[in-house]
Amino acid sequence: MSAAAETFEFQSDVQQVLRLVIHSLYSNKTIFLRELISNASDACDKLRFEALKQPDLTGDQQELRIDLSWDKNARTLTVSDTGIGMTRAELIENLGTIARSGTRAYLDALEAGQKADAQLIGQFGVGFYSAFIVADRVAVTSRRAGSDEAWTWTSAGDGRYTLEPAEQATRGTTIVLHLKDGEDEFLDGWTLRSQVRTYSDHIGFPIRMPVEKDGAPTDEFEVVNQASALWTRPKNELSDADYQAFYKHVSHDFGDALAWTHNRVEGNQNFTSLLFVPAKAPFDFGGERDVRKGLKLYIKRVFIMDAAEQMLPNYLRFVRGVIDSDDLPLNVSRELLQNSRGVEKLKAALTRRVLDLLERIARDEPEKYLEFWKAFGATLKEGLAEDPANKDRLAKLLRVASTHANERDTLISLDDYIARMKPGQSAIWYLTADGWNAARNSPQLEALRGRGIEVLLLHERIDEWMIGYLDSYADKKLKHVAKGEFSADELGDAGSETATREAASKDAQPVVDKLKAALGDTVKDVRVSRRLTQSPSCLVLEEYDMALHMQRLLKAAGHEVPAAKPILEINPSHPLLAKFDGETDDARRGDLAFLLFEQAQLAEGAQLDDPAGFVRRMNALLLGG
Ligand SMILES: Nc1ncnc2c1ncn2[C@@H]1O[C@H](COP(=O)(O)OP(=O)(O)OP(=O)(O)O)[C@@H](O)[C@H]1O
Repeated sequence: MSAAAETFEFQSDVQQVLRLVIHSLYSNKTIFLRELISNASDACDKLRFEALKQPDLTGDQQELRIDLSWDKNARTLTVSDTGIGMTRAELIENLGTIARSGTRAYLDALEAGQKADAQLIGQFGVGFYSAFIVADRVAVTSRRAGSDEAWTWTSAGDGRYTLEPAEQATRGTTIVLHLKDGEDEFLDGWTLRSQVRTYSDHIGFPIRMPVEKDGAPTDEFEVVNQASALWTRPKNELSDADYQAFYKHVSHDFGDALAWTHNRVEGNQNFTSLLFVPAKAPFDFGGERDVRKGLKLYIKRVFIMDAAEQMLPNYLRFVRGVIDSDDLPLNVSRELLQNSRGVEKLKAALTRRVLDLLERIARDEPEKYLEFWKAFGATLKEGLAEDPANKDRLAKLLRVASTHANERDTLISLDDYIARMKPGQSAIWYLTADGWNAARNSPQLEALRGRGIEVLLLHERIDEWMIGYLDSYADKKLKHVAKGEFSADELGDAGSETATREAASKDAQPVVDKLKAALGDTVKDVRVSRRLTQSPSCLVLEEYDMALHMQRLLKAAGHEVPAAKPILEINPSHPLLAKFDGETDDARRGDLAFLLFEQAQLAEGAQLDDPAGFVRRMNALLLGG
């Protein structure tokens, strides 16, 4: 270390990431080479892009390439590139901190759960720090394109790094790994070559290695990869392994992709797209941050920008990949992309490709589709609201629980439902509820269950909102079991059943009137239920009211919600209603009326307005008062 070297501390998270990377990825240690080559390739892409606006950035050194060399005596491995390079400030910013939000919580969860396996830490994106799996000292010398200063960043991965001025004749970055004892396999040309061919063949820039003579590297370099953009190569020349390796490069995912679609389109628009569906959601997926990354826009093979936001609808934000357009101008800006009709068309075409792919998986590989659904189903559901043009296709891709299996994880499609519909049944029935148990045990389901009619159980937060955008599917209306009145037709009832019910309803009129009087304006109405067969009462809403649990959720989140009062439906054949009817004491009758209302609230998952009052009323009833 020279006198001019300054010492810096790593940001605290870095140390933890390093520890996890080194320990959990040791068995996959060759990953470091992929990561360093991947970073070098990104740096070349960035330079090519910046040089579009500033051609003199490339100077005399036009060639973009990555060199890999080794020195057995010094026990070093060197990866260098002629990419964009880093300034002193960028070295500090990029190699001493971790920019992804949520990192700390994720790391703590990993360590607490003792689950720091390769898959998990890999998902997090290991990047540059993976160099420390095999090296006990790493020196990064870099010179930013357009600058004549170079700096060397050095660290032993022990919490500190140093920075000092350096000499480097040309732009780019050189990373020297001082290998740990026992890592000699990376000082072998044959091993390195085979690693590069297996994992980095798809890199679009030449990766060069020294030609060997008598087992030793010479000064002459040769290109060891294909060095052509993978998506420009014919499909039949590419293996699954090629696609998976490329996926890891574009997505920074450590695991494999679930599926991909690779297409060349010629005609009005000319473009190539290669789109991947990941197998697992990244750890920070879901929020708005970072999620719009992942689709790289190239124009005539030149990387332009990450343009997921302009090129894919928000509900497909899990898709990763590349689009390479022949038509867009090389100087395209984000603003231009936002307002271009050509881009709208591209977006529609890409959306179609992804939906085609998902449909194909759903049809041919249902197990795999469920895996996809587990990771990204909730995101895809947003599409019903966001993309009316593809509503039918998205509805077909929907998977939900239902009363048929009555298991939370046994999911069915709307087509499965339709295939099981009863003769005469006209609607697709569903229930939305706040949680699985509230859904499957809801009293609202009794009559339909009794008739063997299946009901979709929508118990996730997004469901109430999502289903609001889907009023019919395949010419069948979707109906909420807790909203509106059931008609005999919808239930598939015969005329005689309807007549019996009407008679019972008439008989129960005095009970209904007494309940109305007792409950006053707590409820909108009281009526005899067609829904209930076992429970004494339940709450229902008008056809277009917002579900009660949704009203509660919005209120809790501080929104103004127009209060939609529920209707109390009763089952006159239940003994509790007979007891209510026979009660002569006014106070006790009032208590019973409120208990009927409150237990319906509880069954529906609501919190009571007056829990202490409920307890008092219930105790009075239990004691036979
Ligand atoms: N060879 C290089 N040339 C120029 N910049 C580089 C180079 N290697 C790394 N960087 C910079 O350092 C940053 C951090 O790299 P690192 O590999 O840790 O993370 P990443 O590539 O952003 O994402 P991931 O963690 O998913 O790999 C990069 O985003 C880039 O800006």
